[in-house]
Amino acid sequence: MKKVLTIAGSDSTGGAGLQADLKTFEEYGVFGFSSITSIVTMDPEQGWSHEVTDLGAELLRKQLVSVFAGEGIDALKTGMMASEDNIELASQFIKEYDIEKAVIDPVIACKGTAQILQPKSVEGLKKFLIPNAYVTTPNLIEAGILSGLGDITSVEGMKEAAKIISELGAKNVVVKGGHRLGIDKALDVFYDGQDFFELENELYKTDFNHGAGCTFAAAITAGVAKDLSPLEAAKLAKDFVAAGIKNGVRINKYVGHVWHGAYNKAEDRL
Ligand SMILES: Nc1ncnc2c1ncn2[C@@H]1O[C@H](COP(=O)(O)OP(=O)(O)O)[C@@H](O)[C@H]1O
Ligand SMILES: Cc1ncc(COP(=O)(O)O)c(C=O)c1O
Repeated sequence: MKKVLTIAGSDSTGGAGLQADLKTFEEYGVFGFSSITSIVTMDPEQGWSHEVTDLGAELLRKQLVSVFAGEGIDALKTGMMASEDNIELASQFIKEYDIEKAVIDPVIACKGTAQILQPKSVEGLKKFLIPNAYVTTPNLIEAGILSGLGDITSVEGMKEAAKIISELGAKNVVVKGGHRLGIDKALDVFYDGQDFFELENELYKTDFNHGAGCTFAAAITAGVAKDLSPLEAAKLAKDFVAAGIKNGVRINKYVGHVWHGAYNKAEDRL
């Protein structure tokens, strides 16, 4: 059984964060570990605004020590890191334990808001995590911030951003156009440092997409843990998340979530 770790925040509503990651790992048939950086809460009195409570690097360190006391992991994913200290700590463990398959989801902003969750962490991501990335998966906004290109509105812009981010040290970069590119397809650009691949599928007209980014990166992590190539893992992850978006679940009047179980449809067998 392949073993996979997520280092991420908790989304108690279960769509994104480590909940998305563990659900996705389960669907892929890998054994999931988690080290929690922060807890995200949402305020219904304030239009569902998000608050991130950092649990602190010391507690994260203890969790990582617990995880790495085992017999090793096959791949890991980082998501919302909440502080530069957490980012640096995660990178130390990646290096110390020589983790080749580190998937870095550079969570900077939450969907549906322009609210930047961790502006101070952008430099940390560029300095400590992206250089250790086997695969990194910025969305259009994150790619604009990390590359310094700002607003990205075209496939050419996505490719330019992927190149700049790859030069920070990431082996493979997936810039997700998703629903933000303004075309009638969900198009992502995959770059392996040499060649570009355009991954596309149907763009579903839905707002029930909370957790899509986390689910996509978790699916890539599980895929590479099971020895798919990064490109193969990204292609399968795209189908996996597309099924989740197509079958999204309304949670309340503010938000709807990706349904992580949609691709395998285990419920059809009950
Ligand atoms: N409406 C949609 N229909 C189909 N695929 C989508 C849709 N929105 C996003 N995707 C895909 O889901 C994955 C996650 O993308 P995105 O939602 O941009 O991530 P994030 O949550 O980080 O903003 C990408 O592969 C993207 O192309
Ligand atoms: C803990 C956590 N991680 C990551 C995210 C980003 O979610 P998404 O996959 O929708 O981009 C969120 C958004 O609320 C979150 O709460």
